[in-house]
Amino acid sequence: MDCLVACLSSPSIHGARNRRASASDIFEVTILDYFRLPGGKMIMRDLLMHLSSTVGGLMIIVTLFQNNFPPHLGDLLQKYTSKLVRLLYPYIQITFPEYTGERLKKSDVYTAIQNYLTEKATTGAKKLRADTLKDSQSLVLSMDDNEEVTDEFQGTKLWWSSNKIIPCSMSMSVYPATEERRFYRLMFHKHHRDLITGTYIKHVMSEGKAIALKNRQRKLYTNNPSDNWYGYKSNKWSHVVFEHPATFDTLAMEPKKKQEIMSDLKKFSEGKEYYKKIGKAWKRGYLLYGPPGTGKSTMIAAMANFMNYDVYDLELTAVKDNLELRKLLIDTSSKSIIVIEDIDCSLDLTGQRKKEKKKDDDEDEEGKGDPAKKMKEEEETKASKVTLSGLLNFIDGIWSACGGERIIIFTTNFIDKLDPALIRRGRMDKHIEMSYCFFEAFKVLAYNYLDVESHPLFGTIEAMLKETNMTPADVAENLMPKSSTETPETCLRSLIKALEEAKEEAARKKAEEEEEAKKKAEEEEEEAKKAEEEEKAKESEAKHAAKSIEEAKENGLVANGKLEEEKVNVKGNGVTN
Ligand SMILES: Nc1ncnc2c1ncn2[C@@H]1O[C@H](COP(=O)(O)OP(=O)(O)OP(=O)(O)O)[C@@H](O)[C@H]1O
Ligand SMILES: [Mg+2]
Repeated sequence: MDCLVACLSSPSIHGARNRRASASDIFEVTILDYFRLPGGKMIMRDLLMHLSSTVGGLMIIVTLFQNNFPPHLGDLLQKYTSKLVRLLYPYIQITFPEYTGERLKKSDVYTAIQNYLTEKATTGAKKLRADTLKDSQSLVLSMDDNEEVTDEFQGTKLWWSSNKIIPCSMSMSVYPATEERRFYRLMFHKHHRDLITGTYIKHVMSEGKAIALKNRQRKLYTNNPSDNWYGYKSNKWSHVVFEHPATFDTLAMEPKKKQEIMSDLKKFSEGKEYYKKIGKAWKRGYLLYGPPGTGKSTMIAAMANFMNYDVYDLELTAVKDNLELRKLLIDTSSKSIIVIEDIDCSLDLTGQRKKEKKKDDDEDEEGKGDPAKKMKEEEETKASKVTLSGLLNFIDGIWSACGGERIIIFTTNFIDKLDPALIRRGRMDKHIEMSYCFFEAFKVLAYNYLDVESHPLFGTIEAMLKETNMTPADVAENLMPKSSTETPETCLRSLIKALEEAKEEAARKKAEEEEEAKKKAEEEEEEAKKAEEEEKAKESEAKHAAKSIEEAKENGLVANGKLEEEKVNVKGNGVTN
């Protein structure tokens, strides 16, 4: 009761809105809303103040009655008061909370409304929030918390308000700022119920989505450590604006292969109905593999730009367990690419079984083991308990279907290291090999870096690329002019020089390897010979011993007991009679 009185007499009822709400504030907001009089403009503040204090008084009286009179009288009073309020207040309100599904996921409806109201807010609201849009060139203004705007639809007036409340909590929280709840509230006259619930809300959704598409600023996300996931509006992902300039045009790759990937992506983006028909979740997995510097990460950027998707760069080592992995997945939006780079390094996904075995072997060899090493191992185990099966579930378990229209990409330098289950078709539907630079890829780089489509030196380069393995990254580095005096010709010549050096280096390495292999083979041969000789020596020794016993037996020089003893010794040396 004290709380109620304090609330009604508080200056905040007429003024400050941007502050933390208590239970009394919720009541305050309700009263303000109930007596908000629709008009051409928004609230007439004086009248509102009047009405709110009148009803506030009325509510106090009702509460007093309820507390101090017999229950049946209190109930009666409550009933008539409600009737009176309904009579005075013929408006309907709909609330759209920011989060849905046990607060796991941001509501699409809320986002659509937010976009829809952006344009209304610029003209209607008094408190606006400014965000930068594409290329940080333009500003977009949206409604601030606890602000209101009017809308009109087919001659009907409606009122939107953005609300933020932080409920009073009796418990002491370590994370005080995370309990705030945002929601939009739509208010309209009860006569227009059908129009609003039937047509208007659909109109808001489609407009909001169209605006979002128009203003879409793609994002590059990275996962936060779970220690920062507190509160229901937990930030599992942090993001920056995705601004990578790579496209399929600038990607150095065989044109046929490039075209094939682009068609595959296009088919996927148009495949909503098809995926539904075949009963498959609308997602596709790509495995990009190849040596470092062959363009795997560049390819991902080109794909994101081609598809106009967001990118979620998932750092698996920061994920503690399978449950966290699932939560991260649920928190990704559709039209996105989820990337796990260098999957072979992220976790020991070559199979947990091998890891177990290796650990056993190590322990056998090293007795109790080095304490520092043990601590490090323990630390690693603590850091991530994501298992292969957790990752498999992440890719195509039941949860992977929520959201739809998602691409999952793994990259690796060593495809052979991965567990076959992880990369089988259906999980990683398309395997793309990123290879060393061939002539077709070189031409793309030459055009990108030097603006040349043909040159007399191209023939030499083509021949050299056939003989030498050089990554597109190295080719690109050699083609890039290092000073303003460099011309395309000097750059191409520096590439030829680099290719010659690379060829020599490769030949030297090959010779070294061959030498090494030869040496190893010789050593092995030597060892085998030695082992054979040892074996032979043992055999002859045993034969000799057996012969001596035979002789002794024949000569009757050795007693029976002694003979038996000798026999045992001979058996011990690997010879049986
Ligand atoms: N196929 C390519 N087309 C265009 N540029 C490329 C290509 N490959 C490499 N590059 C250039 O080389 C740089 C390194 O390439 P990128 O990071 O994509 O290689 P990566 O395969 O992801 O390497 P890693 O395995 O080490 O992650 C890029 O910034 C890009 O400029
Ligand atoms: Mg990379």
